[in-house]
Amino acid sequence: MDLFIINRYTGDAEDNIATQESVHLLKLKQAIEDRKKASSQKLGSESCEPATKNEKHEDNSELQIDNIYVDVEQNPLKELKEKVVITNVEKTNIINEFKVLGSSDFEKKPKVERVLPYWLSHAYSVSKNLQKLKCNVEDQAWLHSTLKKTLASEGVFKLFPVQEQVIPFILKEQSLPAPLWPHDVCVSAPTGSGKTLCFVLPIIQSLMPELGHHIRALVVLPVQELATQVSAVFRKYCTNTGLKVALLSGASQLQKEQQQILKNTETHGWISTVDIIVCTAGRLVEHLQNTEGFTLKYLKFLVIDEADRIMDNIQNDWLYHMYKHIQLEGHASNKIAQLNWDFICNTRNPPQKLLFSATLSPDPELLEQWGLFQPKLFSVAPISDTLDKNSKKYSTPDELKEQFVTCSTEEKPLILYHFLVEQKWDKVLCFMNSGQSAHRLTVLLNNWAEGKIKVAELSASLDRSSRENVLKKFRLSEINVIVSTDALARGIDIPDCNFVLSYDPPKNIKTYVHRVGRTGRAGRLGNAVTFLVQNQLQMFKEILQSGGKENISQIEFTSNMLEPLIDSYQRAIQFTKVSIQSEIENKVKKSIELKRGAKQKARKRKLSENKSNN
Ligand SMILES: Nc1ncnc2c1ncn2[C@@H]1O[C@H](COP(=O)(O)OP(=O)(O)OP(=O)(O)O)[C@@H](O)[C@H]1O
Repeated sequence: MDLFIINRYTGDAEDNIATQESVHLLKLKQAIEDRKKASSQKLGSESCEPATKNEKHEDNSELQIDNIYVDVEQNPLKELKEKVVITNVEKTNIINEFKVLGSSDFEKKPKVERVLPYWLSHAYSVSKNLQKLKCNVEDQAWLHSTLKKTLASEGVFKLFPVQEQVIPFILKEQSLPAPLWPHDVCVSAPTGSGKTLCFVLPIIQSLMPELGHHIRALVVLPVQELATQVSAVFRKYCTNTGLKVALLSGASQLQKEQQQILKNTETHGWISTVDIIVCTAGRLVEHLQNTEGFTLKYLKFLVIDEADRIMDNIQNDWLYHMYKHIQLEGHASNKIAQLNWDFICNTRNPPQKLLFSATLSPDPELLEQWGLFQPKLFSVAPISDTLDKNSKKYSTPDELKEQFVTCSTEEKPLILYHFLVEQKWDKVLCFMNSGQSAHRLTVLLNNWAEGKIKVAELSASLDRSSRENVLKKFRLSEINVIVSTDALARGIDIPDCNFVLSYDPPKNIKTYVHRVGRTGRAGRLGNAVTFLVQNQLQMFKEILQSGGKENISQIEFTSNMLEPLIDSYQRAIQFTKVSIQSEIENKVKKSIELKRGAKQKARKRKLSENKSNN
């Protein structure tokens, strides 16, 4: 600590002070003399203005160096109001004697940087090149022949880079001899890079040898559609393995789900009829709390897909309930205070956690809540040692061409129509920020295109079967354009989507990455265009920068390209207003009828009750 320097008495210090003072006085006198000479020369040659306190002294090199002035009021030559300038050398002497509080010569303390833990800063680097694949499925000795056959039947002959690295790693960890626990795994790889098979294949292969009556793998997803999609992949790859998969997502009633996964036997009590459960976080908690016999005691794998999204939107505090349940079943807690040989030998190891996302944030504080055991990270984006704001955070597929277009709000629908109808962009996903505006745009485009293209909407306001129907028709090319809210932005795998349009710009970088990631999947080409009104341009650039993305190219438009569309657009607007108005009237009518029906039913019930009482 050098804040205070205390000058102590050291015997001859007084003498020193006296000599120092006299030297100092001499110097001051000399400076005054010099100053006098200089000013008298100046008076003679130029003007008669006295020097002001802050005046700069350009004629004296010594004086130029520093501008510290001291009034010498006690001086006999008071009327001259001389200012004395202390040179740098003198100043250094003074500073060496006393530390002046508040002076600007404090040393700047080096900035403390947050340093990432080793496992985050030293991730296994994964290639995102899906064009030159080297890993032949057939040649992989570590992969079970049954899985190889299923992969071939699905048209998968080469593994993607992330699969080539992650699958053997998980298998190796699972084969560690007791009492060693497997490392947990985090995977951050671009959208469409094949993350699903990274957990599906090793889980199936590890569970295959021992068939039993226990839930041994639990896969948690943020939304119903994703859970349905992942359970379908599991079912496909479980063919000929004897393993059974259940989907718990709220798509069917709780009771039905309970009957599907558990059986009460006379000899063994409650047993599980499935090995793998794919569920949404919310539904998991319902089963943990309400389903008799539901146990995670034998859990070997816990997969959290879209891990960052699941944490953003904690459903029913599921993580707390799940960890509590796992711990009560005798597994080690997710926060291990002291890890030693004795502890490992005497504690049941927690399930191996596998976390996946295209936007997994390398923020240790966020990852801390998962309670990972000696985790290993597989990442496509390079991560620097520190939490540097400029480090590249999220990576998009190489096959994806990202662009933006700037226009006025009025021009937006015209440009969209130009893309869809005049340039014949097909298999388009168009994102909007609200369900209501998605509906309006769908009605407008259908009215305007007069059958040239088919547009459907997809938002949370539709029920599950309608949503599935829309996706099916899109896959079969019966629908050319889906106008969607961000309900579809994550994880949904639509193999043939050619264009992603953000009609409303995304609100943050994660939404952007997941939206554009619906195209350019599995090595196919894709295009993403973001529509921006002039005042959104800066915000969009900041969003891109926050994800470490470079600037993307702009599509230029001239107004004469759009002029021919204005008449038909105005007609379509009129039709749209009429159809939306009639939709509203129909809805009101229906709700009135429903209320009337309910009242009549109640009245009839009362009448029949009265009759029976009489
Ligand atoms: N090795 C492979 N060869 C060919 N196609 C593959 C291979 N692996 C996966 N795919 C296909 O690639 C597509 C994308 O895979 P997947 O859905 O697993 O991507 P993802 O990384 O999970 O994407 P997202 O982050 O958007 O969820 C799927 O249609 C899948 O069938």
